[in-house]
Amino acid sequence: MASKFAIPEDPDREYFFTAKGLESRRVLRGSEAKKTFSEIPTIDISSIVSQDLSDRVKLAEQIGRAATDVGFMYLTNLPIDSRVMDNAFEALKKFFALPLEEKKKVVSTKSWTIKGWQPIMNEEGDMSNETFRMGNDYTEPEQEDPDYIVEKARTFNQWPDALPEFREALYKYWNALVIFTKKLQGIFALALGLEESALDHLFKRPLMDITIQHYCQGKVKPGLGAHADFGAFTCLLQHEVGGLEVLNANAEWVQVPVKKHTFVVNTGSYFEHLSNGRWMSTIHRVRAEGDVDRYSLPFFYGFDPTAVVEPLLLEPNEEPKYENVNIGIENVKGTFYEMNEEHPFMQMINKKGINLEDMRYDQVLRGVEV
Ligand SMILES: O=C(O)CCC(=O)C(=O)O
Ligand SMILES: [Fe+2]
Repeated sequence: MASKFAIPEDPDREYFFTAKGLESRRVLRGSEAKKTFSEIPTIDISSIVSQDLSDRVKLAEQIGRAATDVGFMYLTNLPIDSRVMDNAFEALKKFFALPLEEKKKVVSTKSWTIKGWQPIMNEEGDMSNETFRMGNDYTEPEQEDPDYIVEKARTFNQWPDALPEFREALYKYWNALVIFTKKLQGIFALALGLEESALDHLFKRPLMDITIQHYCQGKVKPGLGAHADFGAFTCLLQHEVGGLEVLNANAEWVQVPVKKHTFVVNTGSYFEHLSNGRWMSTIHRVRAEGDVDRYSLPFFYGFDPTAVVEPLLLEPNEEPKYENVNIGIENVKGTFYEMNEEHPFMQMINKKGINLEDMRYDQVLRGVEV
């Protein structure tokens, strides 16, 4: 999510990236300062698995408050085996410790949707961050789903042959998150005052992504610039080293310290659309300037690529503040907007005279003929 674009310097504004590009917000000081949050609320999520709807409704009320007031929340007592989390971190550290030539074998520019390893260099040519990305890939047996046969699906993910346990540990984590996020999506529907299943049609086959972050220790100052996530929501697992900061209404950066085996969950810009701005996609950044490596594991949960998201639940005279969003088209633009013209995908669409703005996710998944 870090961007190569320069950010203007104006002490009276905070700049951040969103799905729409660079945006800014005026800093509220003195008498303009608003009542806002100074810490991230913590919610015990254990009743997400309760059979009793009234327990889930109570949980949704807390989640709805956090989404409205803060946009970020800690979720504790997760129904996920903590060993699955620990094993994922153990394996991902081993992946980043592989020799450069092994990581280059799975460099993201080889993948149709930029999955795999990606180094991020500073102006002096030092690596400040590196990432590893994986996501929906219906050619992998771990993601086989009898309800969703995709003929001629492309392979997107790439895995290092030198470290089979990495794929295994990551997939255990992925599959636990697929189950958890589906339930959490129902709780978010309840939190909006809807039936638990009311949004299911927008999440039939959700777009999901893991982008592991490694903020490298060393002479460079690694981090991630101010941005607002897109998608529906993000479940972030921090590990050992903190550095995440969240911006409140008075443009103060609130620390989000590491809580072991606890998710940091934030709602993204498409929930902002859907709720007509009631749930803002809150700005955040990472500062990892200490002398230790930092690793983090975010899981991004998005809408179905065929979904069109429009503001719901408008009051009688309330105007929609957002245009409808075609998720498939936005996903393609978001994936490829910084892509080099030499990438096979860009070459293919240029050769066929296709405009990136018109591409749908299905055409990426199965070929432009679709
Ligand atoms: O590394 C982190 O803690 C947060 C990462 C993040 O905000 C993102 O990838 O969108
Ligand atoms: Fe983020």
